[in-house]
Order: sequence, then structure tokens, then C-alpha cells
Amino acid sequence: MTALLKLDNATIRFGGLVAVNGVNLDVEEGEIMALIGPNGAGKSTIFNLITGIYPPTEGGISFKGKSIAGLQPHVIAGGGIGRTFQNIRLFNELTVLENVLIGAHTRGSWNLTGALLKLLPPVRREEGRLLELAIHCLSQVDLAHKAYEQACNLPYGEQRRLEIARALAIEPALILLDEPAAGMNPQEKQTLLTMVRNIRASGVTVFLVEHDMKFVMGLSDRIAVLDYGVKIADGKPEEVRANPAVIEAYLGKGATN
Ligand SMILES: Nc1ncnc2c1ncn2[C@@H]1O[C@H](COP(=O)(O)OP(=O)(O)OP(=O)(O)O)[C@@H](O)[C@H]1O
Repeated sequence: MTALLKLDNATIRFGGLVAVNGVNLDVEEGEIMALIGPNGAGKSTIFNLITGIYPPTEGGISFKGKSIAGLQPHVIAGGGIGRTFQNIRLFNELTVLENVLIGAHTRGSWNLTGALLKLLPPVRREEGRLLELAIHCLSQVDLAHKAYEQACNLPYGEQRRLEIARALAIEPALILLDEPAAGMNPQEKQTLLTMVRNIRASGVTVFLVEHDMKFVMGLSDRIAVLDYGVKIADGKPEEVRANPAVIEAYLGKGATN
């Protein structure tokens, strides 16, 4: 396997706080990789570094062999990294389909002027393609039958899945899922687990942050562990589970299950 994403000594400081401290980490093409660790360890900040919300203070980040450190978030998304957020960020007044189309438009080749000239055949063709793509992404999270419902009317677990559909609509090579199972009941988590496996089988590499250890251990090929911004372990689930430093920092305390 080859590294699709590479963090090389990635570091970010917020004033005196080193939120991410010299992290080296690879995500291989085709794997499901997880990032775990106590609250405040720096997991979401690593996702924010990868997606261009913050530039690293030091170190490099590369995707498909090219540096992406310091690029604008929309450029990184357009290059093939999709993400969801820890707190759901949907457009509540829009329909389920419209929420996904917003993601898909990152991939569209037409701009606002083109959109205003909707009657032009190439624009109409492009719109048709994006609509097809959006429906396909909804079906990947089993929400196609709810395409015309208002997003805020979906139950919580389905809203989280809608966020995944929107991230898939940019046709990413890599998707970052920030606590995808948070707030879900066991049945919803089981459904989600199968969906994430199917997303990987469709050719998308998955990198997730998650606190539910049963979910993480059952899903991931590899797990990296962060504590106070420092990577303290990286390996197969069974190796990480048995690692004394991980038990001391996390599994013995804050982790669920
Ligand atoms: N923009 C910011 N400015 C200042 N401090 C920040 C900023 N973003 C994150 N931090 C700090 O960096 C540290 C890491 O935060 P982060 O949200 O990445 O942790 P986390 O591992 O995702 O935690 P959780 O599991 O609770 O979501 C925390 O101490 C947080 O307060």
C-alpha cells in the first residue's frame, strides 16, 4: 500500500499551547484508519490541519504525494479530501437533496454565471450529472428515499449520515469523519459501521476520529493514538488495545466500551 495522506512532524501552536506536537502519521490508500485519544488531545485539530482550516506552525502535510499544507480549504476539498464535523452542520431549511447538491457543486465545472444561464445545454447536462451523483451519495447512506424531506426533520442518526453523503458528493479519495457515531444508539451505530465499510469498498479511503471503542476496534484496520498533541501509538487494533501507554492515557479512563 502507498501513503495517500502523510503528516510529517505536523505541529500547531495556539499561543502557548502546542495542540498538535510533531505528529508523523500515514494513511494508506484503501484503509480505514482511526485517530483516538482523550478529550482535548488534538484530534479535531489534526483534521483542521489536513483540511486547511489552520496551516501547520511547523511540519508538512502531503496528499497523493503533493504538499497541501497552507492551501485554502476549498482547494483541498476540490483536490479530493471530504470531511464531516463533530457538530452537525447542515442547512436545516433545505431539503436532504439540496444539502448534498451543495457538496456536489464543489465538483461542478460551472460557475455562478453558468448557473444563471441555466438554459444552456452544457449547464443542464452538468446539472443532471450532479443530481445523479447526489442521489448516488444519498443511496450510499440509505437516504435516497428521503431526498425531498427537509433536513431538520430527519432523526439525529440520519442527519449524521446526511453529512457523510454531502462529504461523498465531492467524490473524495479520502474522507475524514469526525465522531460519526456520536449520539447514535447501538442499532444506528451498527448500520453506520456497515455503511463506512461499503464506502471503503467503493474506493474511498477513510480516516475517522471516534470515542466509541467498540465501534473503532470493530471497524478500523489501524489506529493512531494521540495524547496532549503527541502520537503515543500507531498499530493494529489489537496492538493498540494492549499497549500500556494507551491504557494509561486513554483506554483505562475516558474511552467508552
Ligand atoms: N482555535 C483554537 N484556538 C485555541 N485553542 C484551540 C483551538 N482549537 C483547538 N484548541 C485547543 O487545542 C486542544 C486540542 O483540541 P481538539 O479539539 O483538537 O481536541 P480533540 O482531541 O478533538 O478533543 P475532543 O475529543 O474533546 O473533541 C484543546 O486544548 C483545545 O482547547
